[in-house]
Formats: sequence, structure tokens, C-alpha cells
Amino acid sequence: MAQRLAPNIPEGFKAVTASLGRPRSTKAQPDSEAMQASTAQDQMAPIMILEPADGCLCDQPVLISVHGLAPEQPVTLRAALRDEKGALFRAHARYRADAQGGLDLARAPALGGSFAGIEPMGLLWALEPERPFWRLIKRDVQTPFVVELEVLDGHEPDGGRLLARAVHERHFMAPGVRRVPVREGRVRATLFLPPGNGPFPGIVDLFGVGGGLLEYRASLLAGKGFAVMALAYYNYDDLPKGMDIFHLEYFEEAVNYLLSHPQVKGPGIGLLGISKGGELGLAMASFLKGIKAAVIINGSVAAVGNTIHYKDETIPPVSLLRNRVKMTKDGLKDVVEGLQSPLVEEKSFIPVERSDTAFLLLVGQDDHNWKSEFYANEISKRLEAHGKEKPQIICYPEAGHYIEPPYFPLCKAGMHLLVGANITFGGEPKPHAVAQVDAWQQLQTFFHKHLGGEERTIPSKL
Ligand SMILES: CCCCCCCCCCCCCCCC(=O)SCCNC(=O)CCNC(=O)[C@H](O)C(C)(C)COP(=O)(O)OP(=O)(O)OC[C@H]1O[C@@H](n2cnc3c(N)ncnc32)[C@H](O)[C@@H]1OP(=O)(O)O
Repeated sequence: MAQRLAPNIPEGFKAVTASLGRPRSTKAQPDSEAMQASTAQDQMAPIMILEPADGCLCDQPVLISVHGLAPEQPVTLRAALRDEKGALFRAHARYRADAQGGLDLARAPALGGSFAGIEPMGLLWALEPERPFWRLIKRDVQTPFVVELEVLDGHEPDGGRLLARAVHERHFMAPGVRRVPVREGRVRATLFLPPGNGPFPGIVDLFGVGGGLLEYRASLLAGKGFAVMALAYYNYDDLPKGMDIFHLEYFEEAVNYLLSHPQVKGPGIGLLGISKGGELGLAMASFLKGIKAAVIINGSVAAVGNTIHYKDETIPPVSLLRNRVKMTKDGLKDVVEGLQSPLVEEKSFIPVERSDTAFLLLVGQDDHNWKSEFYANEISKRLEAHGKEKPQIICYPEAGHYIEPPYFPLCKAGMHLLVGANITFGGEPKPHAVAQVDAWQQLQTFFHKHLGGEERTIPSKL
């Protein structure tokens, strides 16, 4: 499994830093005591240097270093990010400067805190919400997340004199990506188009329970050369508020809209879905025409919680097994055993064998929302038994349910609207972060392979 946690900075960013020669950093005013104690070496107040200096896309790494510390000086680095609802996410880690008073997070191990070891992006993927069970979500993709970074003297997370600080912006739209709200027929969506005239390979992007219209994955993916349509399907605008039944005719209309778009290259489009969006993606690929390639992130091959309907066919939801719901030691519900198997309730098994779509199934092996690995294997068996192409399955050890774009912090637990309680979603922060970096790369490679198009990344000079 290719893992690309090592920073891979696009040339554009290096050029920005080098040519401007002014890294975005703020020097803290040294206090008088420290002034008296200063030696020739630490005359210069410490500065924090970020590369790229002017921010980057949210799926890209940032290099963080500190200069001008005392040799071997113990310091604590802190990161803070406030989401659009005002919820604060924080992380910190303890470090020691090298013999020259430098600290480079790509080379120096964290000695403890929110993470340990050499983790250049740990201050981002280890962010934790102050508000219990809150998940990091980007609502307005036209503005960046703003991360405040601080260097404090010593090894106390809350104490220590402030030595330096910097502000880092993480963007969601590469330069030239266009955001086009879609209200066509019944379709409610947002289409993201790469710069240029195309045509581009098209992808429909679906999120899960909660509904609404989340655009952040689609906007990032459009920066890789795809025309990506984030599709709402309930709890948005004039769409139904609830999710008792999903009619695939709605999704068919969306697929046809994208296929007939002058900047979308046919024949056939791609599909990306997570969780409930993965389940619906499997149903779309099974019943609808025009879907060439589908990436399903922790999806279910059983209908769950609602009926799926297409023309004169219905797939009823599997039974809920309430007595199999357990409590974790943290007082959360663990619902992973709470669904009847679609092998027992065959009528709830989405008929993937009807599909000619190429599948990539991305699985968090510690998914506690439902049994994603079991579902992936059953999809594979069913396709093979019907002489269809086997799916590509990638299993990520210790990864949980919400496999997001790179560097999003793990959402380990939260309110589940179908369950009506806080549940555990599984996953450990570090392996989950590794999975996210790899999954993001894998899904792009898969879509480029099956949908064609030039493999490219828009230079992200912001
Ligand atoms: C006991 C019986 C067991 C039986 C046995 C069980 C079986 C077990 C079955 C498993 C079955 C799985 C089935 C599919 C599993 C998925 O699908 S997992 C979920 C995947 N979710 C997604 O992909 C995201 C989907 N989208 C969303 O959640 C919504 O679009 C958003 C992001 C919340 C925004 O929607 P919105 O309407 O603009 O939100 P807003 O009005 O601001 O807030 C709505 C609510 O969400 C909350 N919320 C908003 N933002 C956040 C946030 N960042 N973080 C946390 N909460 C937030 C708010 O607090 C609010 O809550 P209430 O105040 O109403 O309580």
C-alpha cells in the first residue's frame, strides 16, 4: 500500500517562498528577562517558517520549521482552527530544537502531546474538537480554513512564553476552478469545473446521513482535472427533509445532467460516495446506465434505514438488531453488530451483479458504523459469481468510518442521526491519517484510469 505522508510540495509553492523571500511568520516580542539572558546565538527572536508561505490546498502538506531557538531548547507547538460554527479544534506537540537551535517538523520527532514521532502534518491530522462529538466540516469552500500555529517555550501545553506564531491558510479551490450551483429540473447540486474548456471526466460526489450539500471533497477533486458534481439528495433546499425512501430516478436525472454537460467528457461518468452515499452509489451503479467507475468509501451493500426504489423495484432496508448494540467503555453506542446481514435478508442486498461499473472499494478495517470490510468482500464474491470484473479493494488497518481527504482529523465518535445517539465510528488517528492520504491518491489514479483524461494537478499557487 503506497503511503505518501512524506511532504510532496508542488514546485509552485517552493517558488513562491523563494521568490518572495518573506516567509509568513510572526515574531513574538521577547520579554525583558529573556532579553537579558540572550546570548549571541539567540539575538534573533525565533521565527516560524511555513512552506508554502502563502497557504496551500487542504489536501496538501505544509512544511513547518522554527529558526532562532536556543540549542536543544524544549518547545511546545500548538495548532488551533475554528470552524464556521465557531467550534475550536486544537492539537499540540512537544519538541526539542537541534544543536543549532533549529526545528524542522519533517525531521524532528514529537516527544509527546497529541501525537509522537516524526509527523510533519501531525498538528493538523491530530486536531481535536473542544466541543464533544464535533466533526471538522468545511461549509463554504470559497474561504480557507485558517490554522493558527504557535511556538511556546518549554514543554507545558498551556503555559510557556509565546516565542513565535504564524497563520496558515488551507484552501479548497485551486486557482481557476469554477463553482457552478446547479438547479436543473429536480437536481440540486454544485458543479466544480477545472480551469480550461475541457471536456473533463465527470464525477458525481455523494455524502451520507445528515444530507445537506457538502462541497469540500468535490472542490478539491476538481483541482485534479475532474468535473465534479457534489449532489444533494435530501435535507437541502426543496429536496425532501427525511430519508424514508430514495428514488433512484432523482440520481438518474443527476447522472444525465452531468453526462450531457458540454464540459463533461463521455461516455460514462464516475461516482464517489462515502457511507450512506456509498450505499446509494452501489445502487446507482446497479440500476442506472452511464456509470463507468465508482469509488465507494465504507459503503454498505445492504439497504440501511430506508427503502431504495427504482421504477417498479424496491429494496427494503435490513432489520435493525437493537439488542446487539453495545456500549463502549466511554459510554458510546457501538452499533457495528446492529444490522442484519444481507445474506440473511437477501431482498435487502443491492444487486451489484447487474452492474458493469468498475469498482474501487476503500475500507476502514476499524469501521464501527457498519461492517464495511464484510460488505466489500460480499460485493466481490457476488460480482465474481456472475462473471463480472472483480472490484479493487483496499483495506486500511485501524482506519475508521469517515475516510476524508488528507489531513482532516479523525472523527472518532459522533451523533448518528439514524441511531439518535452518539456512536463510535472507529479508527485510530495516526493510521487513519495514513489511510486518508493513500485513499485520496488511489481514488484519483482509479478515476484517471477508468475515465481517461489527462492526469494532472492544477498548480496550486494561491
Ligand atoms: C438505537 C438503535 C440502534 C439500532 C441499530 C443501529 C444500526 C446502525 C445503523 C447504521 C446506519 C448507518 C447509515 C449511514 C451512515 C452514514 O451515512 S454516516 C454519516 C455520514 N455523514 C456525512 O457524510 C455528512 C452528511 N451531512 C451532514 O451531516 C450535514 O450536511 C451537515 C454537515 C450536518 C450540515 O447540515 P445542516 O442541515 O446545514 O446542519 P445544521 O443545521 O447546521 O445542523 C444540523 C445538525 O447537525 C449537527 N451538526 C452540524 N455540524 C456539525 C458538525 N460539524 N459536527 C457534528 N454535528 C454537527 C448540528 O448540531 C445539528 O444538530 P441538532 O441541533 O439538529 O441536534
